[in-house]
Amino acid sequence: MPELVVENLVKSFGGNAVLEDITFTVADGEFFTLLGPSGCGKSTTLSCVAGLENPDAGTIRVGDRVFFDGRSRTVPPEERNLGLVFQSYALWPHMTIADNLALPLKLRKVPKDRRRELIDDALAKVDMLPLRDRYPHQLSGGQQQRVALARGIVYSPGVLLLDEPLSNLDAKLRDQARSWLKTLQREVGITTVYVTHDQVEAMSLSDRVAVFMDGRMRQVGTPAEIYESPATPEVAGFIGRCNLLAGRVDPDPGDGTTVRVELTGSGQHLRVPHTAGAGAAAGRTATVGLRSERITLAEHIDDAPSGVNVLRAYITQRSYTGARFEYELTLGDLTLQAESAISYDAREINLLIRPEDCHLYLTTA
Ligand SMILES: Nc1ncnc2c1ncn2[C@@H]1O[C@H](COP(=O)(O)OP(=O)(O)OP(=O)(O)O)[C@@H](O)[C@H]1O
Repeated sequence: MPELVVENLVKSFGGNAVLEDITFTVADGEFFTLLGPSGCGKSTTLSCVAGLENPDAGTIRVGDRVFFDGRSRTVPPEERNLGLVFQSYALWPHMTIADNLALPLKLRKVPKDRRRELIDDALAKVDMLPLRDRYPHQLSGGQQQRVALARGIVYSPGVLLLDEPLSNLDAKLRDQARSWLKTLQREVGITTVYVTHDQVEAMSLSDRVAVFMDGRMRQVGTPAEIYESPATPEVAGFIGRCNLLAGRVDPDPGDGTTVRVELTGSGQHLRVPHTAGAGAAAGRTATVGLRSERITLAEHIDDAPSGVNVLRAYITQRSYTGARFEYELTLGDLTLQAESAISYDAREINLLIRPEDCHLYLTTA
């Protein structure tokens, strides 16, 4: 399977810049996800790859085939040999499942005998072979989604493009669909670009994720890289539950591995890792990113590990979520979210925070 290369893609609608300098490469067989909030440009990027939209500038190619080069070349969508699956299953209601799959094969002039073989093979891959002669209205939403996916792969496209394909399914079905979609993609080994605003979906399915915001790509990395080392406060805030705490880097130069940050409005300090440039940052305003599940609540601090930050906070709210308790805490004017498996009744509590769980973002002037 070929790799997909997108370079310096730019697109605007009616003078509004929607994509600014989008560049990424999806490797052979990779599951690559465009993740971001609504309206950030994910679908427009996918539509440009599919040929449903023309970018204003940039390059798109799959292997050696240039689809768009910003100058003379634009390959029409039907000649790009891409598999497309959208949120709406877009099955023809008056055709059986098998006939729905036959359509793209007929367009590609695949002989009848071979068509049957390919259709049955694709339906078997999504466990829908026994229902090949039913009509779409005789299937559940989840089953229709499987058929839409089978139709997306039946003609062995070079790249599979999926735009929020699971978002019409209810929560439980979506979990199941995630699991079989991942298995299917591995089995078929097809280079895949997946669009979603659901970070859990992105994290659990993808080899790599590109985080989109306001028409720009903010970070590309494996799910673990994005979760553990978010590049900006915005990425940190979008992925998982992350506290973003305003502060100022202390004039104390720190111990070489950490610097001290005074948290605004709390009168308390956090030692955070000494990131590049932070040594010269004394007095600079900054944001500290801290995931809620990385805060340990403790009534006593006698056995707190050395080097760990200890802050004093008030519990203002406690919510039971089944698996754990979610806490809202205040430190002076500052509000923090934390999680714990333990239910604390005390009003005042200690927060144990490892420096390595803090991400320092210096405010740019
Ligand atoms: N055909 C169009 N004409 C004008 N504006 C458009 C068009 N298509 C998209 N836009 C605008 O471009 C921006 C990006 O839209 P896009 O659909 O790519 O975002 P998205 O990240 O996929 O969002 P969602 O998850 O809600 O689908 C939005 O502000 C949208 O309103």
